[in-house]
Amino acid sequence: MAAAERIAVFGAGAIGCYVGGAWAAAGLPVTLIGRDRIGADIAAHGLRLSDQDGWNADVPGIAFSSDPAALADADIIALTVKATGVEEAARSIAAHARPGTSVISFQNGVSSPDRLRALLPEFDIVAGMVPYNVIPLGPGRWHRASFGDITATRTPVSERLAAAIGERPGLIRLNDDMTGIAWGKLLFNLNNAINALSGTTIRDELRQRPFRRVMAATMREELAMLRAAGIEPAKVGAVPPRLLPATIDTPDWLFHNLFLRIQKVDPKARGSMAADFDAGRTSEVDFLNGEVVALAERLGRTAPVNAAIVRLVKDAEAGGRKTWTGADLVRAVGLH
Ligand SMILES: NC(=O)C1=CN([C@@H]2O[C@H](COP(=O)(O)OP(=O)(O)OC[C@H]3O[C@@H](n4cnc5c(N)ncnc54)[C@H](OP(=O)(O)O)[C@@H]3O)[C@@H](O)[C@H]2O)C=CC1
Ligand SMILES: CC(C)(CO)C(=O)C(=O)O
Repeated sequence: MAAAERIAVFGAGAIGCYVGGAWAAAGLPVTLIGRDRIGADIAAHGLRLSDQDGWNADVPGIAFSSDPAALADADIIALTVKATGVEEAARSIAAHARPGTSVISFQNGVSSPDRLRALLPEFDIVAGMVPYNVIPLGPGRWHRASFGDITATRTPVSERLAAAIGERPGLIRLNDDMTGIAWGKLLFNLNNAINALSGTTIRDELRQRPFRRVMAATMREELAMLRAAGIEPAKVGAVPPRLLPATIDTPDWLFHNLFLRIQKVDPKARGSMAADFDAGRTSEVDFLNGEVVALAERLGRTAPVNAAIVRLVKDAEAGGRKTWTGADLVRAVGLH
């Protein structure tokens, strides 16, 4: 990457602070753009990162702005707002950033790159995917709580960015099949809603077979729709996509000794939707389970378990029941 190429990480939250901070720790010129509360947290406590491999880094003096006008200086924009924030973010990019700038879309779900292309026709939209979970560990501290490498479409800009990061934390692998990657990642993110509704950590949730039954059922629906649509999900994680439901929906003794050991989920990890539940924000469910329901509709079919999950999340957002036991959730989504 040319020394002058400056990176704005737009949407400094869990992913933005961890990934942008890791790139800054690798020596790249990064400005985080986000809300005042995050800027105040970094100003008071600094930015400290850690991961499951024992990596720890202080990122002193990282540039932070809560003014989207800071986008004007960017040569590359890493967009790390939630999928629900893409329209607002696109308006700021259109107003402040230079046309032609590459915008790497790191939202979960399958539709953000195309939404951005429609909203920002003069920008170079690059699909990205973050496989790992990031959690706050206290003031100024962000921790990578599971494994995997970021993936992005291979373009001249992403190639230069990946080369500049090298093999250091925050590293990027390039891939020409980001559609497959996005649908492959969505299989895991169907659990974000189940995790939020469980009210507990991912590890504790996955230890309970009823929650796994619901998760496997949402995955089976996605896989059935993808088969009907002729879309091949890519492998994201240790298990091939088509084997995931059977791997998840196994007796406790097998699951605990096999899957949980291989995936090594940090005991504190919680899915990103749980943070939205805590903060009373509208969640990304329409962009996760809702995408399976929408694909089913386009195919003239139904995805009843994912549709039930969308309903339960929206009900919780509107003040209804927020915390479910596995057994109650199994019944509520129509599994017996
Ligand atoms: N957290 C995780 O472990 C993972 C998350 N992802 C995906 O990455 C994406 C980002 O998730 P995550 O980091 O958890 O989200 P966060 O909510 O933690 O971070 C996004 C931040 O951007 C801020 N923001 C939103 N819009 C703007 C704006 N226009 N200007 C300035 N700041 C803005 C938000 O503030 P406010 O809330 O006030 O709007 C929030 O602080 C999501 O699509 C998620 O699904 C992928 C893998 C793992
Ligand atoms: C890494 C994973 C799958 C963890 O749930 C995630 O993408 C999220 O929390 O949004």
